[in-house]
Amino acid sequence: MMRCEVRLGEVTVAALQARGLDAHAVDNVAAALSFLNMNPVRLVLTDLRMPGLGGRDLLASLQAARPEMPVVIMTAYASVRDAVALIREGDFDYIAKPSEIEDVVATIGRALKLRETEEDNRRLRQELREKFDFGRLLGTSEPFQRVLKHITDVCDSPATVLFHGEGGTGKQMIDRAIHDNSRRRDEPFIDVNCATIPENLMESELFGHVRGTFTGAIATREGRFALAHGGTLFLDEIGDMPLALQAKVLRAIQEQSFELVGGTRTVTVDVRFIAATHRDLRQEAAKGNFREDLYYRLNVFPITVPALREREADIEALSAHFLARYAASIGKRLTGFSRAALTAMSAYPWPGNIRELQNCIERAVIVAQATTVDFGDLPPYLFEGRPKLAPEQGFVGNLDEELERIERDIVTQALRDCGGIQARAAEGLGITERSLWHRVKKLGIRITRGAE
Ligand SMILES: Nc1ncnc2c1ncn2[C@@H]1O[C@H](COP(=O)(O)OP(=O)(O)OP(=O)(O)O)[C@@H](O)[C@H]1O
Repeated sequence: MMRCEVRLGEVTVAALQARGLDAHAVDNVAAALSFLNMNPVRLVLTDLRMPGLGGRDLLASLQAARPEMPVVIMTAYASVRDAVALIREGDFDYIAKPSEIEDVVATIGRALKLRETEEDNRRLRQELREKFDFGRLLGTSEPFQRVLKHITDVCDSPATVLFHGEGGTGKQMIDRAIHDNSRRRDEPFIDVNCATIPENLMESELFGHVRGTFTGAIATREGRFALAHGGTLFLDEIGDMPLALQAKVLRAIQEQSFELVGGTRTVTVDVRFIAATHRDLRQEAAKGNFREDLYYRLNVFPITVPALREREADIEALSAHFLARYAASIGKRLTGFSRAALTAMSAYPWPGNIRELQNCIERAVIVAQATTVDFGDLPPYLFEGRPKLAPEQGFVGNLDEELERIERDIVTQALRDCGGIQARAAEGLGITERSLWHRVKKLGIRITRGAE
């Protein structure tokens, strides 16, 4: 408590002490500063106008040394304007003098409560940051923040999580983040993509097999369920799991036990299951392509990962992240994207989602000639409105043809950018002139000299 008028200071201190607050008065700013240095103080109550160093000096010192300190200014009516100016500068409360002691107490109570709430929030945010590190998952858009909120809720629960989302939306990355932020983080994270394992090998891949069970089973081998013991098993594209195997998987999830292929011994495990699919499992179950009981067992905590076109606000940050990564990897100096490039990327629907964006930036970084990536560095199909990936099936078409198309686009663009000068285009593409010449012939590209 700063005392400019000794009587008022003493009266106030007495009143505060009478209400159980530990209050202390000092005579001047220098004494206040030294008191603050020596004692734990939760709030400063001060006048503005004082002999010698004034309230403004005290506030300036507090701002510099103890910015978190709540300050209540008592001021005569005439200097309220000064106080208001200061309040705008910083975070102070004020009481006009003369005032009832009850008002003083109430204002102090409010300021302390506010600071307490701020501290609680800061502590909670800090705890959340320490507990959950989703730092690698980029995205501030509302739909993505909702996903982060859901995964925060579910990290430490043993519940099965079912992710639904198109290919390339980041399902695997999010699953990994759940594991890394769960109590199981030091235990194994095993993933299995049910769409890529041949049907006849899937059972042994998941549950393991006993030696000699089938040709090639030269040794007893543990499956992914056993490898995940203590940790997390991520069943990617579970909608593609053969129907015949689904009953065994359901039992393994429900009872945390299974038998090896060709064996009779029951193996018990402690595994947390996370599954993902791009299919509508409810619909698949209705059509008889997916077991209904397994669907309900998995659907305990469903989370939909939004497509990139539904989180347009994240495109710029994701692009900047991939640009920095790829530019660094090839030692190219690129500072960002031109406005036109960003506009084109925002307008494109990204059927292949973040994976497609990532590939597009990788290519753009290679072909960019200037210090920023311009729209000419982006694949032409971005402007033609003909996405090459169908939303639900991933890539459709012939891979060789597609690669050739991409190659043709890149080479044509490079030549166009260099006004048809092959030596410059070859240099920009990081290939020899001879190699460029071969490609031009193979791809049937017509070279136009000069600006088009
Ligand atoms: N939020 C994100 N921040 C940064 N990179 C991301 C994010 N989400 C995804 N990625 C990147 O995008 C690519 C695709 O992500 P991921 O493999 O997790 O998608 P997916 O949904 O599992 O795809 P699929 O179903 O086709 O396997 C990865 O290279 C990943 O690093």
